[in-house]
Amino acid sequence: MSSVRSVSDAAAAPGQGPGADLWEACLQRLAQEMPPQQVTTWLKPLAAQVAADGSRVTLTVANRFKLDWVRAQYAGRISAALQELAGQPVALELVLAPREAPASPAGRASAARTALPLRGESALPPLAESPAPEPAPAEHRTRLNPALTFATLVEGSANRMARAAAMHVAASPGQLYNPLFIYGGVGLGKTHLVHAIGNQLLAERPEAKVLYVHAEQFVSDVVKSYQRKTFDAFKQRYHNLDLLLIDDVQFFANKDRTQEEFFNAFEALLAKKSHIVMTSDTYPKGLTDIHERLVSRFDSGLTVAIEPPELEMRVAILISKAQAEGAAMPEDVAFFVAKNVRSNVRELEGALRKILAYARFNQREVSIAVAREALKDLLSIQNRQISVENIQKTVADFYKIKVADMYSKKRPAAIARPRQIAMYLAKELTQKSLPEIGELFGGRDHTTVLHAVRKIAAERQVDSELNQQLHVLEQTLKG
Ligand SMILES: Nc1ncnc2c1ncn2[C@@H]1O[C@H](COP(=O)(O)OP(=O)(O)OP(=O)(O)O)[C@@H](O)[C@H]1O
Repeated sequence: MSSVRSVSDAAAAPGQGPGADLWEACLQRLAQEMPPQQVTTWLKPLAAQVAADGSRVTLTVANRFKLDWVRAQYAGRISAALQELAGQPVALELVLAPREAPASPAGRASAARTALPLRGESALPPLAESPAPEPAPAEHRTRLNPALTFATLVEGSANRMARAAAMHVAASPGQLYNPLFIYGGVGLGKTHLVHAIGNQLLAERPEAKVLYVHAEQFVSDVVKSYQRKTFDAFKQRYHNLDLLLIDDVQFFANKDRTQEEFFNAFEALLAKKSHIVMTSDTYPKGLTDIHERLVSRFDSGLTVAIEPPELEMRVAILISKAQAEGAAMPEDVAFFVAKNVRSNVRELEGALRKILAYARFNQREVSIAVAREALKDLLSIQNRQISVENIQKTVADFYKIKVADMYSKKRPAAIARPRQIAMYLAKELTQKSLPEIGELFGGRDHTTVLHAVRKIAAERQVDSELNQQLHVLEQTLKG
């Protein structure tokens, strides 16, 4: 007799083992912690099998998209609830339901299994659902990463507006903010946000036709369809979507044919009230070598920036990412890391990975001392590279003024403003005091430096173009 039995079997024969009602109890527990609609939509429909001794729960999920979604969104909570209720570790297994079409007994027996934990699409093993090859169902072609959702995106003032617009699009595509154009520097969460839109829409409307594509992939699709003369298939693919998410459109620069095809797709999609979301490293008018007619269309819906996260948001991201890894990150350590890794979220993630690995290898608790050791190279590179002279030269080059103007007494705005920006960056990126900085800027008083620092810091909050320029300068200086 199999050691795994279904919940309904268990219910028919009460008291046959400790695992019998585990799944029911787990659902009840989760219903107290999560919005009821999520439990009803995603968890109740799952068929559960519970091992007689309660040590393993197998959940059967109807299709691949749902399986990825349940794994990314709920597996952690389910495991925790099961373990707590059972009072022992419970192995959670998600399996794909066999196809309804008649399948050989062998095909059924080999219903695809995928053990936890798995992360990201690429980590998924090939699924052997049925021996007969069939065209992939629509959800396989969305290219969405189910782990990138609104739930895993930390909110802060840096992304509040972009996130709100994105949530609106996910809830009511084809209405307001079409197209939605999201721009910002590298590693700030643009890709995450567009995946979140697609995942959210599919969670509400699994039948929606959604495609995430990187601009380079779009270029390559255009080239292939020219070479193979398969334009009908290309149009079929891109012109019939409900939601097109296209990442890094700055890659269209100088690619005339691609721009023309994108223009056609854009017009076709807007005409049928489908939604288009684009990302780029700069705002539409900042794009170079892209036809004016496209640029003006990019800007015709809503354009929103994602700013570099401020200190508190960087701390929140670190704590949330550590939690997702099942690791503890004390607040003082998170502050230490966030103060030292300021450029973007991808680098924050890298720093976190290093610290967790270092702590694990050395069997130590995560602490500031451990973080300092783990990030030794990164911290020393930062300290070595950024000098006030370096800042003055970089800012002067960026704004096309002479380095000598950094020390001069000249006051025209074209010179005074870059000088203030350089003072601000000197305060932000070096350990120098206000008087020391004043000295290095032609013997200026420390109150002049303080005024510049406060002014640029305040303007940065409201002027996204300035903020973008500062971000570029910071990235350049940090190397
Ligand atoms: N607010 C956030 N909360 C949680 N994770 C975030 C946040 N912002 C960014 N990330 C994470 O940081 C990493 C980099 O983000 P992402 O790839 O979306 O950046 P990007 O802006 O698209 O960068 P690029 O321009 O290089 O493509 C990802 O792992 C993403 O999940």
